[in-house]
Amino acid sequence: MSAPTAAEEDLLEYSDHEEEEQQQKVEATNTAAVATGGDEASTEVGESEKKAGTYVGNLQTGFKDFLLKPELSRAIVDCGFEHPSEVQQATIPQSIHGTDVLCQAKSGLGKTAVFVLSTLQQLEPVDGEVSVVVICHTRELAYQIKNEYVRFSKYMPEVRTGVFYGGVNVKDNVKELSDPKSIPHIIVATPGRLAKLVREKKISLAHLKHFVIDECDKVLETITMRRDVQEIFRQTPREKQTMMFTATLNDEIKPICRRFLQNPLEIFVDDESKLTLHGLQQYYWKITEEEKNKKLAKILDDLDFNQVIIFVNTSKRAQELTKLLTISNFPAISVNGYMKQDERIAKYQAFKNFEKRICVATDVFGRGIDIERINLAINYDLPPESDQYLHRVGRAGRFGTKGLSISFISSEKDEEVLKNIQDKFDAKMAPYPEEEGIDSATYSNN
Ligand SMILES: Nc1ncnc2c1ncn2[C@@H]1O[C@H](COP(=O)(O)OP(=O)(O)OP(=O)(O)O)[C@@H](O)[C@H]1O
Repeated sequence: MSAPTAAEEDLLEYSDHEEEEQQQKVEATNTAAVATGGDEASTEVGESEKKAGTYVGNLQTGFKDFLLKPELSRAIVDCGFEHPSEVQQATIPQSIHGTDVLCQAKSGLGKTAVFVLSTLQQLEPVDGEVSVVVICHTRELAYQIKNEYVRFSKYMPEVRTGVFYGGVNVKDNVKELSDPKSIPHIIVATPGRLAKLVREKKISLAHLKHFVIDECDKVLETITMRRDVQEIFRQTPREKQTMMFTATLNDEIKPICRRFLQNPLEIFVDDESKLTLHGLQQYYWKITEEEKNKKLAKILDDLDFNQVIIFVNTSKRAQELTKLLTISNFPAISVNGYMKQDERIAKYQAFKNFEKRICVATDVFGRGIDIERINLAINYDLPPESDQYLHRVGRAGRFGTKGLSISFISSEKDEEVLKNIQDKFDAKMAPYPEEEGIDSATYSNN
Protein backbone atom coordinates (compact mmCIF):
# COMPACT_ATOMS: atom_id res chain seq x y z
CA MET A 1 0.00 0.00 0.00
CA SER A 2 1.39 3.40 -0.88
CA ALA A 3 1.89 6.02 1.81
CA PRO A 4 -0.94 8.57 2.01
CA THR A 5 -0.43 12.05 0.64
CA ALA A 6 -0.55 15.01 3.01
CA ALA A 7 -4.17 15.64 2.06
CA GLU A 8 -5.09 12.01 2.65
CA GLU A 9 -3.26 12.05 5.94
CA ASP A 10 -5.39 14.95 7.11
CA LEU A 11 -8.47 12.92 6.33
CA LEU A 12 -7.22 10.13 8.55
CA GLU A 13 -7.81 12.32 11.54
CA TYR A 14 -11.29 12.82 12.75
CA SER A 15 -12.59 16.24 11.96
CA ASP A 16 -16.36 16.36 11.88
CA HIS A 17 -18.76 13.62 12.67
CA GLU A 18 -20.46 13.77 9.29
CA GLU A 19 -17.57 11.63 8.07
CA GLU A 20 -18.10 8.37 9.85
CA GLU A 21 -20.78 7.42 12.25
CA GLN A 22 -21.82 4.03 13.45
CA GLN A 23 -25.06 3.37 15.22
CA GLN A 24 -24.22 1.61 18.39
CA LYS A 25 -26.27 -0.85 20.32
CA VAL A 26 -25.44 -1.32 23.91
CA GLU A 27 -27.15 -3.55 26.39
CA ALA A 28 -27.35 -1.90 29.73
CA THR A 29 -26.92 -4.08 32.78
CA ASN A 30 -27.08 -3.07 36.35
CA THR A 31 -23.61 -3.07 37.78
CA ALA A 32 -20.77 -0.64 37.97
CA ALA A 33 -17.93 -3.04 37.81
CA VAL A 34 -14.23 -3.43 38.21
CA ALA A 35 -12.90 -6.64 36.75
CA THR A 36 -9.46 -7.95 36.02
CA GLY A 37 -8.20 -10.11 33.24
CA GLY A 38 -11.26 -9.68 31.07
CA ASP A 39 -13.38 -11.39 33.66
CA GLU A 40 -16.65 -9.55 33.59
CA ALA A 41 -18.01 -11.45 36.57
CA SER A 42 -16.74 -8.53 38.49
CA THR A 43 -16.38 -6.88 41.85
CA GLU A 44 -18.15 -3.63 42.60
CA VAL A 45 -16.28 -0.33 42.68
CA GLY A 46 -17.35 0.45 46.23
CA GLU A 47 -20.06 2.14 48.24
CA SER A 48 -19.37 5.59 46.88
CA GLU A 49 -20.02 4.44 43.32
CA LYS A 50 -23.60 3.69 44.25
CA LYS A 51 -24.34 7.18 45.52
CA ALA A 52 -25.91 9.09 42.67
CA GLY A 53 -24.10 12.28 41.88
CA THR A 54 -20.88 11.64 43.76
CA TYR A 55 -17.72 12.34 41.85
CA VAL A 56 -15.18 12.24 44.62
CA GLY A 57 -14.91 8.76 46.06
CA ASN A 58 -14.01 7.93 49.62
CA LEU A 59 -12.95 11.29 51.04
CA GLN A 60 -10.59 9.54 53.43
CA THR A 61 -8.41 8.64 50.46
CA GLY A 62 -5.98 11.33 49.45
CA PHE A 63 -3.43 11.51 46.64
CA LYS A 64 -0.78 10.92 49.31
CA ASP A 65 -2.07 7.36 49.69
CA PHE A 66 -0.83 6.60 46.18
CA LEU A 67 2.75 7.24 47.38
CA LEU A 68 3.63 9.24 44.31
CA LYS A 69 6.99 10.88 43.65
CA PRO A 70 7.35 14.11 45.68
CA GLU A 71 7.69 16.20 42.52
CA LEU A 72 4.38 14.79 41.27
CA SER A 73 2.65 15.30 44.62
CA ARG A 74 3.73 18.95 44.63
CA ALA A 75 2.31 19.48 41.15
CA ILE A 76 -0.99 17.87 42.21
CA VAL A 77 -1.25 20.34 45.09
CA ASP A 78 -0.44 23.23 42.72
CA CYS A 79 -3.22 22.05 40.39
CA GLY A 80 -5.67 22.33 43.28
CA PHE A 81 -6.58 18.65 43.33
CA GLU A 82 -7.56 17.75 46.88
CA HIS A 83 -9.10 14.30 46.65
CA PRO A 84 -8.91 11.73 43.91
CA SER A 85 -12.18 11.11 42.06
CA GLU A 86 -13.72 7.65 42.06
CA VAL A 87 -12.18 6.65 38.78
CA GLN A 88 -8.79 7.83 40.04
CA GLN A 89 -9.18 5.85 43.26
CA ALA A 90 -10.26 2.76 41.41
CA THR A 91 -7.48 2.88 38.83
CA ILE A 92 -4.33 4.66 40.01
CA PRO A 93 -3.25 2.15 42.70
CA GLN A 94 -2.82 -0.47 39.97
CA SER A 95 -1.98 1.65 36.95
CA ILE A 96 1.07 3.19 38.66
CA HIS A 97 2.50 -0.32 38.85
CA GLY A 98 2.28 -0.96 35.14
CA THR A 99 -1.01 -2.87 34.93
CA ASP A 100 -2.87 -2.60 31.62
CA VAL A 101 -6.15 -0.69 31.91
CA LEU A 102 -9.46 -0.55 30.06
CA CYS A 103 -11.47 2.20 31.71
CA GLN A 104 -14.90 3.58 31.05
CA ALA A 105 -15.99 6.37 33.39
CA LYS A 106 -18.26 9.41 33.25
CA SER A 107 -17.28 12.54 31.36
CA GLY A 108 -15.35 15.15 33.23
CA LEU A 109 -14.35 13.11 36.24
CA GLY A 110 -10.63 13.01 35.69
CA LYS A 111 -9.66 10.13 33.41
CA THR A 112 -6.84 12.22 31.95
CA ALA A 113 -5.10 12.53 35.31
CA VAL A 114 -5.21 8.73 35.66
CA PHE A 115 -2.90 8.15 32.74
CA VAL A 116 -0.89 11.35 33.09
CA LEU A 117 -0.04 10.63 36.74
CA SER A 118 0.50 6.90 36.16
CA THR A 119 2.93 7.40 33.30
CA LEU A 120 4.81 10.28 34.95
CA GLN A 121 5.13 8.24 38.14
CA GLN A 122 6.81 5.41 36.22
CA LEU A 123 8.82 7.52 33.80
CA GLU A 124 12.60 7.38 33.88
CA PRO A 125 13.53 9.72 31.05
CA VAL A 126 16.42 8.73 28.79
CA ASP A 127 17.66 11.13 26.12
CA GLY A 128 16.71 9.97 22.65
CA GLU A 129 14.09 7.47 23.85
CA VAL A 130 10.32 7.83 23.60
CA SER A 131 8.80 6.19 26.70
CA VAL A 132 5.14 7.18 26.48
CA VAL A 133 2.76 7.51 23.54
CA VAL A 134 -0.75 8.87 24.00
CA ILE A 135 -3.12 8.70 21.05
CA CYS A 136 -6.39 10.60 20.77
CA HIS A 137 -8.81 11.45 17.97
CA THR A 138 -8.59 15.24 17.55
CA ARG A 139 -5.77 17.71 17.40
CA GLU A 140 -7.25 20.05 20.01
CA LEU A 141 -7.50 17.17 22.45
CA ALA A 142 -3.89 16.18 21.75
CA TYR A 143 -2.85 19.76 22.45
CA GLN A 144 -4.89 19.78 25.68
CA ILE A 145 -3.41 16.48 26.91
CA LYS A 146 0.09 17.73 26.16
CA ASN A 147 -0.64 20.72 28.38
CA GLU A 148 -1.80 18.40 31.15
CA TYR A 149 1.58 16.61 30.97
CA VAL A 150 3.33 19.98 31.14
CA ARG A 151 1.24 20.96 34.18
CA PHE A 152 1.93 17.76 36.09
CA SER A 153 5.62 17.50 35.15
CA LYS A 154 6.28 21.04 36.38
CA TYR A 155 8.79 19.78 38.96
CA MET A 156 10.36 17.25 36.59
CA PRO A 157 12.37 19.64 34.41
CA GLU A 158 14.19 16.83 32.61
CA VAL A 159 10.93 15.47 31.15
CA ARG A 160 10.09 16.56 27.59
CA THR A 161 6.59 16.26 26.11
CA GLY A 162 5.82 16.72 22.42
CA VAL A 163 2.60 16.90 20.45
CA PHE A 164 2.21 15.77 16.84
CA TYR A 165 -0.85 16.14 14.67
CA GLY A 166 -1.80 16.68 11.05
CA GLY A 167 -2.35 20.09 9.53
CA VAL A 168 1.08 21.37 10.58
CA ASN A 169 4.29 21.08 8.61
CA VAL A 170 5.77 17.63 9.09
CA LYS A 171 9.26 19.12 8.75
CA ASP A 172 8.83 20.76 12.17
CA ASN A 173 8.12 17.33 13.68
CA VAL A 174 11.10 15.79 11.92
CA LYS A 175 13.38 18.53 13.23
CA GLU A 176 12.22 17.93 16.79
CA LEU A 177 12.79 14.20 16.35
CA SER A 178 16.23 14.45 14.80
CA ASP A 179 18.20 15.45 17.91
CA PRO A 180 18.30 13.12 20.94
CA LYS A 181 18.36 16.26 23.11
CA SER A 182 14.97 17.36 21.78
CA ILE A 183 13.23 14.01 21.22
CA PRO A 184 10.23 14.02 23.56
CA HIS A 185 10.04 11.33 26.25
CA ILE A 186 6.27 11.63 26.04
CA ILE A 187 4.45 12.00 22.74
CA VAL A 188 0.79 12.94 22.45
CA ALA A 189 -0.47 12.51 18.90
CA THR A 190 -3.35 11.95 16.56
CA PRO A 191 -3.12 8.61 14.73
CA GLY A 192 -2.55 9.81 11.15
CA ARG A 193 0.48 11.99 11.83
CA LEU A 194 2.13 9.57 14.24
CA ALA A 195 1.65 6.64 11.83
CA LYS A 196 3.28 8.70 9.10
CA LEU A 197 6.28 9.52 11.29
CA VAL A 198 6.61 5.87 12.29
CA ARG A 199 6.19 4.62 8.71
CA GLU A 200 8.85 6.99 7.46
CA LYS A 201 11.15 5.97 10.31
CA LYS A 202 11.38 9.50 11.67
CA ILE A 203 10.69 8.14 15.10
CA SER A 204 11.62 4.97 16.95
CA LEU A 205 9.23 3.40 19.42
CA ALA A 206 11.62 0.55 20.25
CA HIS A 207 11.97 1.71 23.87
CA LEU A 208 8.33 2.51 24.47
CA LYS A 209 7.03 1.61 27.95
CA HIS A 210 3.50 3.00 27.98
CA PHE A 211 0.89 3.12 25.22
CA VAL A 212 -2.31 5.07 25.94
CA ILE A 213 -5.44 5.54 23.83
CA ASP A 214 -7.82 8.25 25.02
CA GLU A 215 -11.39 8.22 23.63
CA CYS A 216 -10.51 4.66 22.65
CA ASP A 217 -13.95 3.72 21.31
CA LYS A 218 -13.87 6.61 18.85
CA VAL A 219 -10.27 5.96 17.84
CA LEU A 220 -10.79 2.23 17.30
CA GLU A 221 -14.23 2.30 15.66
CA THR A 222 -13.04 4.72 12.98
CA ILE A 223 -11.43 2.35 10.48
CA THR A 224 -8.71 4.68 9.25
CA MET A 225 -7.66 5.53 12.78
CA ARG A 226 -7.72 1.90 13.89
CA ARG A 227 -5.46 0.97 10.98
CA ASP A 228 -3.00 3.70 11.95
CA VAL A 229 -3.05 2.68 15.61
CA GLN A 230 -2.32 -0.92 14.65
CA GLU A 231 0.57 0.20 12.50
CA ILE A 232 2.02 2.25 15.37
CA PHE A 233 1.37 -0.49 17.93
CA ARG A 234 3.28 -3.04 15.85
CA GLN A 235 6.39 -0.89 16.17
CA THR A 236 6.34 -0.98 19.97
CA PRO A 237 7.89 -3.63 22.24
CA ARG A 238 5.64 -6.45 23.44
CA GLU A 239 6.47 -5.72 27.07
CA LYS A 240 4.77 -2.45 27.88
CA GLN A 241 1.78 -1.01 29.67
CA THR A 242 -1.28 -0.28 27.53
CA MET A 243 -4.15 1.84 28.85
CA MET A 244 -7.43 2.87 27.23
CA PHE A 245 -10.04 5.38 28.37
CA THR A 246 -13.48 6.58 27.34
CA ALA A 247 -16.87 7.56 28.71
CA THR A 248 -18.73 5.28 26.30
CA LEU A 249 -17.76 1.72 25.46
CA ASN A 250 -20.14 -0.55 23.64
CA ASP A 251 -20.01 -4.33 23.52
CA GLU A 252 -18.76 -4.40 19.94
CA ILE A 253 -15.72 -2.26 20.62
CA LYS A 254 -14.71 -3.90 23.91
CA PRO A 255 -13.20 -7.04 22.31
CA ILE A 256 -11.31 -4.84 19.84
CA CYS A 257 -9.80 -2.89 22.75
CA ARG A 258 -8.89 -6.12 24.51
CA ARG A 259 -6.76 -7.26 21.57
CA PHE A 260 -4.26 -4.58 22.55
CA LEU A 261 -4.29 -5.44 26.24
CA GLN A 262 -2.69 -8.06 28.46
CA ASN A 263 -4.49 -9.09 31.63
CA PRO A 264 -6.00 -5.63 32.10
CA LEU A 265 -7.72 -3.95 35.00
CA GLU A 266 -11.17 -3.30 33.56
CA ILE A 267 -13.44 -0.60 34.86
CA PHE A 268 -16.87 -0.37 33.27
CA VAL A 269 -20.00 1.54 33.97
CA ASP A 270 -22.15 -1.25 32.62
CA ASP A 271 -25.33 0.48 33.61
CA GLU A 272 -25.42 3.24 31.03
CA SER A 273 -27.90 5.27 33.06
CA LYS A 274 -25.05 5.91 35.48
CA LEU A 275 -23.26 7.88 32.78
CA THR A 276 -25.65 10.80 33.18
CA LEU A 277 -24.01 13.71 34.94
CA HIS A 278 -26.04 14.56 37.99
CA GLY A 279 -24.98 18.20 38.22
CA LEU A 280 -26.28 18.74 34.70
CA GLN A 281 -29.87 19.84 33.99
CA GLN A 282 -30.95 18.66 30.57
CA TYR A 283 -33.71 20.22 28.46
CA TYR A 284 -35.05 19.76 24.95
CA TRP A 285 -36.93 22.34 22.91
CA LYS A 286 -39.18 21.23 20.05
CA ILE A 287 -38.99 23.94 17.42
CA THR A 288 -38.78 24.14 13.63
CA GLU A 289 -35.51 24.52 11.77
CA GLU A 290 -36.52 28.08 10.87
CA GLU A 291 -37.04 29.02 14.51
CA LYS A 292 -33.58 27.93 15.65
CA ASN A 293 -31.80 31.29 15.31
CA LYS A 294 -34.52 33.22 17.10
CA LYS A 295 -34.70 30.72 19.94
CA LEU A 296 -30.94 30.57 20.27
CA ALA A 297 -30.80 34.36 20.61
CA LYS A 298 -33.51 34.15 23.27
CA ILE A 299 -31.52 31.59 25.25
CA LEU A 300 -28.36 33.67 25.03
CA ASP A 301 -30.29 36.75 26.18
CA ASP A 302 -32.27 35.07 28.94
CA LEU A 303 -29.70 32.79 30.55
CA ASP A 304 -26.94 33.87 32.83
CA PHE A 305 -24.27 31.55 31.50
CA ASN A 306 -20.56 31.74 32.12
CA GLN A 307 -19.34 30.20 28.85
CA VAL A 308 -21.48 28.39 26.30
CA ILE A 309 -20.65 25.84 23.65
CA ILE A 310 -23.07 25.51 20.74
CA PHE A 311 -22.86 22.32 18.68
CA VAL A 312 -23.80 22.11 15.01
CA ASN A 313 -23.43 19.15 12.69
CA THR A 314 -21.27 20.56 9.88
CA SER A 315 -18.37 22.97 9.51
CA LYS A 316 -20.39 25.05 7.06
CA ARG A 317 -23.19 25.52 9.58
CA ALA A 318 -20.59 26.41 12.23
CA GLN A 319 -19.23 29.18 10.06
CA GLU A 320 -22.63 30.54 9.12
CA LEU A 321 -23.94 30.51 12.67
CA THR A 322 -20.80 32.19 14.02
CA LYS A 323 -21.16 34.95 11.45
CA LEU A 324 -24.81 35.42 12.28
CA LEU A 325 -24.19 35.53 16.04
CA THR A 326 -21.38 38.02 15.65
CA ILE A 327 -23.45 40.44 13.54
CA SER A 328 -26.29 40.05 16.05
CA ASN A 329 -24.01 41.28 18.83
CA PHE A 330 -23.15 37.92 20.33
CA PRO A 331 -19.39 37.81 19.70
CA ALA A 332 -18.57 34.17 19.10
CA ILE A 333 -15.57 32.00 18.34
CA SER A 334 -15.84 29.01 16.05
CA VAL A 335 -13.77 25.84 15.95
CA ASN A 336 -14.46 23.62 12.98
CA GLY A 337 -12.81 21.43 10.37
CA TYR A 338 -12.72 24.18 7.70
CA MET A 339 -10.10 26.14 9.60
CA LYS A 340 -6.34 25.94 9.31
CA GLN A 341 -4.82 24.00 12.16
CA ASP A 342 -2.96 26.87 13.81
CA GLU A 343 -6.14 28.93 13.74
CA ARG A 344 -8.09 26.07 15.34
CA ILE A 345 -5.65 25.82 18.21
CA ALA A 346 -5.56 29.61 18.62
CA LYS A 347 -9.36 29.73 18.87
CA TYR A 348 -9.39 26.84 21.33
CA GLN A 349 -6.83 28.66 23.47
CA ALA A 350 -8.70 31.97 23.24
CA PHE A 351 -11.92 30.31 24.37
CA LYS A 352 -10.14 28.51 27.19
CA ASN A 353 -8.63 31.85 28.24
CA PHE A 354 -12.15 33.31 28.47
CA GLU A 355 -11.50 35.83 25.67
CA LYS A 356 -14.95 34.99 24.30
CA ARG A 357 -17.93 33.48 26.05
CA ILE A 358 -19.59 31.81 23.08
CA CYS A 359 -18.11 29.04 20.96
CA VAL A 360 -19.78 27.41 17.98
CA ALA A 361 -18.25 24.02 17.30
CA THR A 362 -18.64 20.79 15.40
CA ASP A 363 -17.78 17.46 16.96
CA VAL A 364 -14.14 18.51 16.81
CA PHE A 365 -15.01 19.76 20.33
CA GLY A 366 -17.53 17.04 21.07
CA ARG A 367 -15.32 14.83 23.22
CA GLY A 368 -12.59 15.28 25.76
CA ILE A 369 -12.29 19.04 25.56
CA ASP A 370 -12.10 20.44 29.09
CA ILE A 371 -13.03 24.08 29.59
CA GLU A 372 -13.83 24.73 33.19
CA ARG A 373 -16.10 27.74 32.73
CA ILE A 374 -18.54 26.14 30.29
CA ASN A 375 -21.82 25.76 32.14
CA LEU A 376 -24.14 25.70 29.15
CA ALA A 377 -24.04 23.29 26.19
CA ILE A 378 -26.53 23.78 23.37
CA ASN A 379 -27.27 21.26 20.65
CA TYR A 380 -28.38 23.65 17.91
CA ASP A 381 -28.29 20.47 15.82
CA LEU A 382 -28.87 17.24 17.67
CA PRO A 383 -26.14 14.67 16.91
CA PRO A 384 -27.31 11.63 14.96
CA GLU A 385 -26.56 9.22 17.78
CA SER A 386 -27.01 9.10 21.52
CA ASP A 387 -23.44 8.42 22.69
CA GLN A 388 -22.29 11.58 20.98
CA TYR A 389 -25.02 13.50 22.81
CA LEU A 390 -23.58 12.31 26.12
CA HIS A 391 -20.06 13.41 25.19
CA ARG A 392 -21.25 16.83 23.95
CA VAL A 393 -23.36 17.77 26.97
CA GLY A 394 -20.52 16.54 29.20
CA ARG A 395 -18.58 19.66 28.15
CA ALA A 396 -20.75 21.48 30.72
CA GLY A 397 -20.74 20.41 34.36
CA ARG A 398 -17.10 19.28 34.50
CA PHE A 399 -15.84 17.53 37.60
CA GLY A 400 -19.14 17.51 39.45
CA THR A 401 -19.94 21.19 38.85
CA LYS A 402 -23.39 22.42 37.86
CA GLY A 403 -24.39 22.91 34.27
CA LEU A 404 -27.21 23.08 31.78
CA SER A 405 -27.84 21.58 28.38
CA ILE A 406 -30.53 22.51 25.87
CA SER A 407 -31.15 20.49 22.70
CA PHE A 408 -33.21 21.66 19.75
CA ILE A 409 -35.48 18.96 18.35
CA SER A 410 -36.66 19.82 14.87
CA SER A 411 -37.04 16.65 12.80
CA GLU A 412 -38.36 13.10 13.04
CA LYS A 413 -34.79 11.86 13.21
CA ASP A 414 -34.16 14.20 16.18
CA GLU A 415 -37.26 12.78 17.91
CA GLU A 416 -35.86 9.28 17.46
CA VAL A 417 -32.45 10.25 18.87
CA LEU A 418 -34.13 12.04 21.79
CA LYS A 419 -36.02 8.87 22.63
CA ASN A 420 -32.82 6.81 22.45
CA ILE A 421 -31.03 9.23 24.76
CA GLN A 422 -33.82 9.12 27.32
CA ASP A 423 -34.12 5.32 27.18
CA LYS A 424 -30.42 4.65 27.29
CA PHE A 425 -29.05 7.14 29.78
CA ASP A 426 -31.93 7.60 32.16
CA ALA A 427 -31.58 11.28 31.28
CA LYS A 428 -34.33 13.26 32.92
CA MET A 429 -34.82 15.67 30.04
CA ALA A 430 -37.62 18.19 30.44
CA PRO A 431 -39.16 20.53 27.87
CA TYR A 432 -37.40 23.90 27.97
CA PRO A 433 -39.46 26.22 30.20
CA GLU A 434 -39.57 29.16 27.82
CA GLU A 435 -42.08 31.17 29.82
CA GLU A 436 -40.91 30.73 33.39
CA GLY A 437 -37.16 30.51 32.59
CA ILE A 438 -34.56 28.73 34.72
CA ASP A 439 -33.20 29.98 38.03
CA SER A 440 -29.53 30.75 37.40
CA ALA A 441 -28.60 29.44 40.87
CA THR A 442 -29.41 25.95 39.59
CA TYR A 443 -26.75 26.00 36.87
CA SER A 444 -24.17 28.54 38.04
CA ASN A 445 -21.15 27.61 40.06
CA ASN A 446 -20.42 31.06 41.45
N1 LIG B 1 -8.98 14.86 41.70
C1 LIG B 1 -9.32 15.99 41.11
N2 LIG B 1 -9.61 17.10 41.84
C2 LIG B 1 -10.00 18.25 41.23
N3 LIG B 1 -10.13 18.40 39.90
C3 LIG B 1 -9.86 17.33 39.12
C4 LIG B 1 -9.44 16.08 39.68
N4 LIG B 1 -9.23 15.22 38.66
C5 LIG B 1 -9.51 15.89 37.52
N5 LIG B 1 -9.88 17.16 37.78
C6 LIG B 1 -10.28 18.19 36.81
O1 LIG B 1 -11.53 17.78 36.27
C7 LIG B 1 -11.65 18.21 34.92
C8 LIG B 1 -12.10 17.05 34.05
O2 LIG B 1 -11.10 16.06 33.95
P1 LIG B 1 -10.81 15.26 32.58
O3 LIG B 1 -10.80 16.20 31.42
O4 LIG B 1 -9.66 14.39 32.80
O5 LIG B 1 -12.14 14.38 32.49
P2 LIG B 1 -12.42 13.09 31.59
O6 LIG B 1 -12.87 12.03 32.51
O7 LIG B 1 -11.27 12.82 30.70
O8 LIG B 1 -13.67 13.60 30.76
P3 LIG B 1 -14.13 13.30 29.22
O9 LIG B 1 -14.72 11.92 29.23
O10 LIG B 1 -15.15 14.35 28.99
O11 LIG B 1 -12.93 13.42 28.37
C9 LIG B 1 -10.29 18.77 34.53
O12 LIG B 1 -10.38 20.17 34.55
C10 LIG B 1 -9.35 18.27 35.60
O13 LIG B 1 -8.28 19.16 35.82
